Amino acid sequence: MMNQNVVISDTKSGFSMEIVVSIRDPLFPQAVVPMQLAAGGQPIVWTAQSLKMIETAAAAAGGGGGGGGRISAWVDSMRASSPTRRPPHENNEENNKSWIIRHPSALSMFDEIVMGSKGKQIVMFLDYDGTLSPIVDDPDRAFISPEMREAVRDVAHYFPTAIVTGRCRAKVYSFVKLAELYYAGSHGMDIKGPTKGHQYKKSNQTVLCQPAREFLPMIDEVYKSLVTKTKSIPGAKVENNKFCLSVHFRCVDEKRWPELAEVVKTVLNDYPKLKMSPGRKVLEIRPIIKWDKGNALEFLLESLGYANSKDVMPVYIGDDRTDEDAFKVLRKRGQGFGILVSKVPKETNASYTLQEPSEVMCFLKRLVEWKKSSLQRF
Ligand SMILES: O=P(O)(O)OC[C@H]1O[C@H](O[C@H]2O[C@H](CO)[C@@H](O)[C@H](O)[C@H]2O)[C@H](O)[C@@H](O)[C@@H]1O
Repeated sequence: MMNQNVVISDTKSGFSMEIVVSIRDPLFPQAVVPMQLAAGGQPIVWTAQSLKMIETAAAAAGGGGGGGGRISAWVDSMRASSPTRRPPHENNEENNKSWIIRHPSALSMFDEIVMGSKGKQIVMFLDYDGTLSPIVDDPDRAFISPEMREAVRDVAHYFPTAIVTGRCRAKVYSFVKLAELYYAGSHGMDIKGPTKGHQYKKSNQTVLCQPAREFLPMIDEVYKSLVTKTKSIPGAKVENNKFCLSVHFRCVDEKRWPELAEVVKTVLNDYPKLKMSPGRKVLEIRPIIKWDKGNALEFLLESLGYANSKDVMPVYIGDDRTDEDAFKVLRKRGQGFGILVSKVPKETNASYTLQEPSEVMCFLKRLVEWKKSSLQRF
């Protein structure tokens, strides 16, 4: 067995990552097992497919991010992503009805959903804010209820379960506090497997994926700059999510939103390798690498051994625009489905809907009850 240090890098984007490659037999290079040591000394397995995904992400990173785009478009988009009221022309029963027909409630379709999972392994992907916890003014106080935590713990007992969030992984873990889950923080750019024994772990190798490591110093620099430059706007808050940042507008007077967006745009003008996208009263800033919640979903399915499997049914529940990347991946795979958490009609790639986190909890509990009773039957 030979060990060799290999650096995967893309000169255009500056993306690089060092891995240790162990070659079983130099005569058979295709039998290469790439390994990297995680904190704690456990080997991390990078399969050929995950390396390919990371390389593709690196290759996709180029110039052109930064502060491009129109301020008013971002502001409008933020309003639309977090609707408190709907435009009158959309607010009619006909619209609602046709949307519900296209995206029925996952609770009313529950029997059909579980029937479709026959012979397949359900894998659960859960967004955090607006899905497991209700949207609140202070992002530091978006706590998960004890009952919801219990429901997630039960689901994870029967199905491999991952939290996929825009938040910093450590922060979301401090809320959820369940060691048996997979966590994909920073919009999927920081993935770590369960730290507590889990029946679905195929080995004791740690799953870890951080395709945007190179961007850490840049993100920190931009964070500091944004904190200083947004100080004068009451209610503005900048959240450091490690590999990405969130600039919160929720507590800022709507009249000052364009001004805040302008500050963010001006700062980002100096950082063409960062891009910005609007969310629920928030502007999300992240590296321009092509890596999102959809890539995280694929990476996790692969880590669980379901890359090319027909016997898997991934279910992704999320409320945000960034969750659409994962919904799209599921549609493309033709496997599993997305569930959008929303009370109002929205353009979505999800197949089903749930109105709010309390319905998400109901869905998770029903899934556990169904699984328990099906195990009793066999
Ligand atoms: O991917 P998610 O788990 O949905 O995270 C997306 C962002 O969620 C948080 O912000 C949102 O929730 C806050 C608390 O309810 C709310 O105050 C804010 O207006 C929402 O945008 C989180 O704070 C962000 O960092 C995440 O990127």
